[in-house]
This record gives sequence, C-alpha cells and structure tokens, in this order.
Amino acid sequence: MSPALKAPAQQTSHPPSSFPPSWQIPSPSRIRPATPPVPDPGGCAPRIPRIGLNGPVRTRRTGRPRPDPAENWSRRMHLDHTHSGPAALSADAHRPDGTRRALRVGLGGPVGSGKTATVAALCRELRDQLSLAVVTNDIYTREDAEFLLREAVLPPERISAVETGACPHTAIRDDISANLEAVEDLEDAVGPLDLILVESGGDNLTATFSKGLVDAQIFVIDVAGGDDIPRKGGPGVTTADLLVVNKTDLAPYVGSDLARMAADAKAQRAELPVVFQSLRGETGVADVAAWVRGRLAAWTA
Ligand SMILES: Nc1nc2c(ncn2[C@@H]2O[C@H](COP(=O)(O)OP(=O)(O)OP(=O)(O)O)[C@@H](O)[C@H]2O)c(=O)[nH]1
Repeated sequence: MSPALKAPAQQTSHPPSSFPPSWQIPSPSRIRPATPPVPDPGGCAPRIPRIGLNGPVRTRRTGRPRPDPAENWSRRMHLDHTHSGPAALSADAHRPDGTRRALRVGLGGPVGSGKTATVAALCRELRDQLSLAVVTNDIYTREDAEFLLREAVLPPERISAVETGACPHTAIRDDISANLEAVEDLEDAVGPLDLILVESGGDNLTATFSKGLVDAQIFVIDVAGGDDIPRKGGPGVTTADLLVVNKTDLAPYVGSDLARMAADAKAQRAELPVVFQSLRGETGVADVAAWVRGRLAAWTA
C-alpha cells in the first residue's frame, strides 16, 4: 500500500452505542480486586512474569485453570514469580484439534498515539463481518480494556486484559506467556475466531512483538509526537508490517509536516506500507481495516 495522505478532517463524535446494557462495563463484583502495585524493578530488568489464573475451567491445550469467561476480560501478570523454563512460543497456525487459529495482529507504539482508539474503531468496522476478540496490555491498570468495555465495541467476554506490571515490551516480546494464555483462552471461550487484536501498552520506539505471539504487527505513532519520529527510526517504525501515522487532523495545530513524515517513512521502510489516519476524519480507520482484511485473506487462503 502506498502512503496515503489524508486531508485534515472535522472533528466528529462517536455514535452512541447501540449495544444492550449487559455489554457495558462489569459491576464491581465482577472486577477482580487489584493487588498493591509491584515495585518497579528499575528500568527494564529482564524479569519473567507469570500470569495469574483462577476459576475452575481448564484450557483444552494446557490443562491449566482458566478464568471464568465472565472474568476473562481481566488478568494480571504476577511479577513476584520467576521460572527457569523456556518462554512459551506458539507460532503454529493450527490449534490442537487441527483447526486454523485466529490471525493475531499486534498494535504497538508510543504512549497516547491512538492504539486503543484504533482498536476500538477496528472493532466497530469489522465486528459485523468477522468473529474477533481483543487482548489489551497496561502497566498497572486495566484502563484500555475498561475503555473498550465502556464503548461496548465488543461483548465483554471477547475482551481480555493483561497487567504487565513492568515495561510493556517485556510482555509482548520477552516473556509472552501471559498474552499467549490470553489469546488461547479467548479462542477456547468464544471461538472459533477470525481475528485477535493484541494491543501493547504505550512504549518506546524499540518495542516490537514477538513473532511467537502475533502474525503481523501495526506500529501506531501520531503527528503530535513530533514529525521527526519516522526519521528517528527504531524497530517499530522500520520493521512493523504496517506503520500508522495517526491524528493527522492535529498536524496544522502542532506544526507537523506530513509530507516530510511520509518521505522519512518511505526512506526508513522502503516498500512496507504506511497509512496516514485521522480517527476524527470521515474515513477514520478504513485504510487500516482494509489492510487487516488483506492479511486475513492471506491467512485463510
Ligand atoms: N485528534 C485526534 N485525537 C485522537 C485520534 N486518535 C486518538 N485520539 C485521542 O488521543 C488520545 C489517546 O488515544 P488512545 O487511543 O488512548 O492512545 P493509546 O496509544 O492507546 O494510549 P496508551 O494506551 O496510554 O499508550 C485519546 O484522547 C484519543 O481520543 C485522532 O486521530 N485525532
């Protein structure tokens, strides 16, 4: 896909949700109580966290306990635990029963660039044609999952939250076990699924997803973060399967030069696609949704 510049568009508000009240944010009794925050180990120390699980249901794949589907939207990595075994890897395109698993697409990028907003928009755009689910990653909260629940972009049982407790890239690149459990549990609970979106917590330009966790990755930056971001490069900008330059509607207000960003992105990425997007604009997430559909067509071919 060649770079597509979008004209700054007028601000619009999201249409009110048409979903029934039962799809709104769970009552406090369904929210697992937060444990006290785990002290930051200091920077990005390579701690291997393990997911906390509860509930009587066991996964078909591992036999380990799985949260009740009603609680499946929230889980937490326990950072007081380490293990010496290899990190889980699951790049196999098939499930144990031989059926093809869902395509997994990761969304990463700096804090506040618009990852959650893009995930929400993708859910609204694709949910009528595809069976999809979402895993969110936050450091100490479940805010991204709560936002998606409040917006009722999907039924609650299709949204799962991982609390990373440390630098977000540790959970999407270094020890992916909590996220792998989350995607596999979602497929067990509400599958078969066509697509699972895995949203990383906001991180820096070096954050990328393990190929054992996702099949394709989208890196979301925004024009307000500075129009020199594409020039600075980093693995997210240079290697992501799709680079999204979000919030183009803000370019005139923050003095960002979109043509320069497009040229720098082209220099860094060669033929890899770039989408310039404003979720406030008329076309919204349409280009990214088209890219996802293309990946899905290749996945299921
Ligand atoms: N003007 C404008 N605002 C946007 C756009 N996309 C997202 N936003 C706003 O930017 C803010 C941050 O968006 P989020 O989707 O929460 O960003 P995020 O990358 O998920 O943030 P973290 O999870 O904290 O890293 C929110 O207030 C969004 O409404 C856009 O295209 N244009």
